[in-house]
This record gives sequence, C-alpha cells and structure tokens, in this order.
Amino acid sequence: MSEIRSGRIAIVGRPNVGKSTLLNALIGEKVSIVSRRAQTTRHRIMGILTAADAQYVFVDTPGFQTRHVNALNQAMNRGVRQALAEVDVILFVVEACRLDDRDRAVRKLLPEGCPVIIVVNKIDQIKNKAELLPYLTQLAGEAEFTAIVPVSATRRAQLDALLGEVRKHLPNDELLFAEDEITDRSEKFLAAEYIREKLFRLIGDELPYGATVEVERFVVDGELRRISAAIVVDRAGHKSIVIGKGGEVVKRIASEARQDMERMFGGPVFLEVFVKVNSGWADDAQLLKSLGYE
Ligand SMILES: Nc1nc2c(ncn2[C@@H]2O[C@H](COP(=O)(O)OP(=O)(O)OP(=O)(O)O)[C@@H](O)[C@H]2O)c(=O)[nH]1
Repeated sequence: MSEIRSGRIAIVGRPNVGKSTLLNALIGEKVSIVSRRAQTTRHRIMGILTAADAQYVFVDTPGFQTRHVNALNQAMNRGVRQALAEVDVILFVVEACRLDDRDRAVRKLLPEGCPVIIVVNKIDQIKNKAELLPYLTQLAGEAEFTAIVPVSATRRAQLDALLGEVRKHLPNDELLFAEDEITDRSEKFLAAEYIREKLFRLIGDELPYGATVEVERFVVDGELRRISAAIVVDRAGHKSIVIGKGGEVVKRIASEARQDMERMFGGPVFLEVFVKVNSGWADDAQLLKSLGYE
C-alpha cells in the first residue's frame, strides 16, 4: 500500500458551477466535526475524506465572495489570497464549455505558488464530446494550473481521477486529523450526548430509568451557538432529582456540558437546559379512559 498523505483543499468557483454538489459527492453527506484541539488553521473545515492512502481536508475560504467579486477592493483581495495561500491545493471549478467574466474574476484571486487543479464540471451536459477539446484548449490558455480534470459531480464521474490528482499535491506524510479527533455526528447530536454524559456522571445510580435528552433548538448565530435542550423524565418525582436543591444539579450539568461543547465546536455556546416531565403516560391514560378503558 502506498504511504498516507494529507493536506488542505479549497474549492472555489463562481456561483452555480457545482461546488457544493462536488463537495458532497466527494465526502458524502456527512459533516465531520473536528475537536478544537485539532484545529490549526483559521479555515473552517467543510468535510474530511479519509481514504486508505490519503486524508483530504476540505476547507472553506473566508471572504471569498464571487458574487460581488468585481466590487472587492484590493485589501479584501489580498486577504482572500492570503487565506487561499494557506491551503495545499485549490480546486478551481468551472462549467463545461462555459467561461465568463465571473470565472475570470475568481481566477484573478488565486494566489501564485499554490497548485491549482481546474475541475471542469457538468460534462454530462455536453452531448458532443468533441466540443470539450477547444474549450479545454481555451482554458489552458487563460489560466495557470497543474492539471485539468473533467468531471460530473451529479453523476459522480471521474471523481477518483480527481482525487488521484489532488493526492499528488498533498504535502504531509501523516494524517492531519487522527480518528479520535473526527466525528461524523452532527453538532446537534453531540450536544445531546454531552448533556446525557453529564447527567449520568452527576446523578449516576439515582438516575431515573428512561430519562432522555432532547435538543429542542440549535441555532448558529454568527460564532455563537444557541442551544436549548430538555432532559425528559417520566415522573414528576424524578424531575426534582435532576433539578437538585436550588437547581444545583441541572445548573452543573449545563455548565459542564457547555464547556465541552465550546471546546468541541470551537466557539461560544449559550446553553439552556430544562427538565420536563413526559406527559405521554398521562395523555395515554386519558385517551384510554375516553375510549372506555380504565
Ligand atoms: N448536469 C449537472 N448539473 C450539476 C452538476 N453539478 C452540479 N450541478 C447542478 O448545478 C447547480 C448548482 O450546483 P451547486 O452545487 O449548488 O453550485 P455552487 O457552485 O455550490 O453554487 P453557489 O453556492 O451559488 O456558489 C445545481 O442545480 C446542481 O444540481 C453536474 O455535474 N452536472
């Protein structure tokens, strides 16, 4: 087996060329979360693909606004270039047989010295493949690149060829992120897990059987995550155990879970935890009664 390589990859291109579709096709629908400890760049990680011989870390590029690219001032352009210069490979996505001024504006933002792979997407739309050749020749004349790879993101065609090309430019000979630093679970799922874990740790044996955690609200507000969660118990008597004297227990659960979340999500968290009695039983009893059962 060939040695493992890893590195950071940015996907850029004008709106609608298929960047999101391509990312999803490459990494699947899963969103990987990386613990704060493992974060080393100022890029946000969009997804991680760990294959047998390579780990591809896809990052977004802050400030890369191709929509208003003509209005960008020099300083902003410099910022974008700097951010892009920190990645190891850039995928510059264009649409098969289409190249306009917006593509050219994006191309101008690409930093020198970083390998650029031109990804010609949507080749499934080209009926006559002969059309592709003059287009590729035109592209080759207009942009600096290390490779051109035609693909179809929606049909998942040529993606292995693309990854093979990317791999050649990944600089590290070890994983950027170890298995235990990455999770495919959503942040919402993890939020519930953290609360559940504190609940078990702080109440332990006294924990009422059947207590569950439901995240009722998870809103990302800039850097801040606003989370409301309910600890649901079966009986009113259980509620007071979870709340504790003067709310002591639930406050501690919330505070410790919040610290874990901030570490994992890499930003401030506003966490509200309340305790709720599942009225399901009562409702069922009421229903049975109304139907004539006791
Ligand atoms: N036929 C075809 N359509 C595609 C392909 N890839 C993406 N599309 C379509 O192109 C449209 C735009 O795709 P997106 O992935 O949203 O494009 P984007 O570049 O992320 O767009 P922005 O978020 O606006 O920058 C969608 O309707 C996709 O279904 C492809 O390989 N073939």
